[in-house]
Amino acid sequence: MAAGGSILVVNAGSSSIKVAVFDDGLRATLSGAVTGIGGRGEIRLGTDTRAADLPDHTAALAALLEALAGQGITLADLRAAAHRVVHGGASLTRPHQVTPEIREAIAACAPLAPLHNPHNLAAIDAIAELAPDLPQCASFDTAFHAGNPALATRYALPDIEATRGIRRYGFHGISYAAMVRGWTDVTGTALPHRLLALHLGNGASICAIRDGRSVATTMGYSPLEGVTMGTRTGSIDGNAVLHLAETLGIEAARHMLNHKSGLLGLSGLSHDMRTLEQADSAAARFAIDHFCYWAARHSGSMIAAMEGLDAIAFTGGIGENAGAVRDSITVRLAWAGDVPVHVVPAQEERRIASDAAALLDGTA
Ligand SMILES: Nc1ncnc2c1ncn2[C@@H]1O[C@H](COP(=O)(O)OP(=O)(O)O)[C@@H](O)[C@H]1O
Ligand SMILES: CC(=O)OP(=O)(O)O
Ligand SMILES: [Mg+2]
Repeated sequence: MAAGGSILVVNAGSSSIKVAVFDDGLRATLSGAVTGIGGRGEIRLGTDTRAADLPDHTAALAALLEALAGQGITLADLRAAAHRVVHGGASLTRPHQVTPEIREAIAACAPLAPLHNPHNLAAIDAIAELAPDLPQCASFDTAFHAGNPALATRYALPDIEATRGIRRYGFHGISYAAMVRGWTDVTGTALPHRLLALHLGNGASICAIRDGRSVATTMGYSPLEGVTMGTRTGSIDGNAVLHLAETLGIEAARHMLNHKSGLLGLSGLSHDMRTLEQADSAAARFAIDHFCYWAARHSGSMIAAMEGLDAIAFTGGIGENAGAVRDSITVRLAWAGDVPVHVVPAQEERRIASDAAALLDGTA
């Protein structure tokens, strides 16, 4: 397959790495994913699928690059590689070409997004080592929420040195931005005035989108806050966090909150919604109910932030595929009125490719 002029997009999530190759007309010519990172995983590229031991993201990325080479995609032939970077902090609020300064700024945000930024950086570094002359670009999950009002972003903390940078940033912004951009093509309807958008994947968040702009979202300082997630608690009392840190130690507490909680912690079985739906266990059912209940409760908060509701849209692995979860959430929101419910496939990769093309064309 000819790769000249193509852009390789790398979307390193917490449990998966998705890749896609876009031609110079921004059509996806090849896509794939590595899932099940951390154990016996699966590599899919185009129509080829194979199982492999994938202990970590580095192994997963190496396997993906090898698979790409196997299908004739050589890094040196590409126009650029473009990455999803989850946390851009306060300064990275638009897409950037990766320079040493931008790389440093991304690294500085790593402690804020421990499940993501290190993997995003590892992908950037691995590609830079293999193809030092290949331009690399980054789009940030935080950017779509950069215009949220101070009332929404500020935690009620005093303004002192120690609290600098501690504010709500919000995530999944590339997915929400893509939803807004592609709305009419996908749904055949005009963009609603007040849209409740639920990105439900391994990480999950909800966004209040008014006239195409984010006005509030459930994730905060890091992708831990908000709804119950695959392995993350969602919102939890700060004093409970302090208690965990005191009794377990800071690293163990961080690990528990980010990696051992959520659907996994509640079910004692799995972080994976599909596995839980197939399991015959009361704890698995409780975990799913907890997920749906808190998605609906936080939706109420988002509806208040945009002062009403005109439509609901689901996206992400759970949002797109788990009809019973969607129904359980929308039934709990019946009080908000009978509004259209849409399922919109997540288009993060296309958005990232389009951001990169605009940067390289100088039209960003
Ligand atoms: N057919 C399905 N039914 C229920 N859940 C599904 C289905 N397909 C995918 N999922 C769930 O989607 C989640 C992964 O979402 P995804 O957006 O791909 O994750 P990531 O956050 O890693 O990008 C998992 O919980 C998975 O079980
Ligand atoms: C920000 C976030 O939670 O991303 P993901 O859903 O890919 O884990
Ligand atoms: Mg995701």
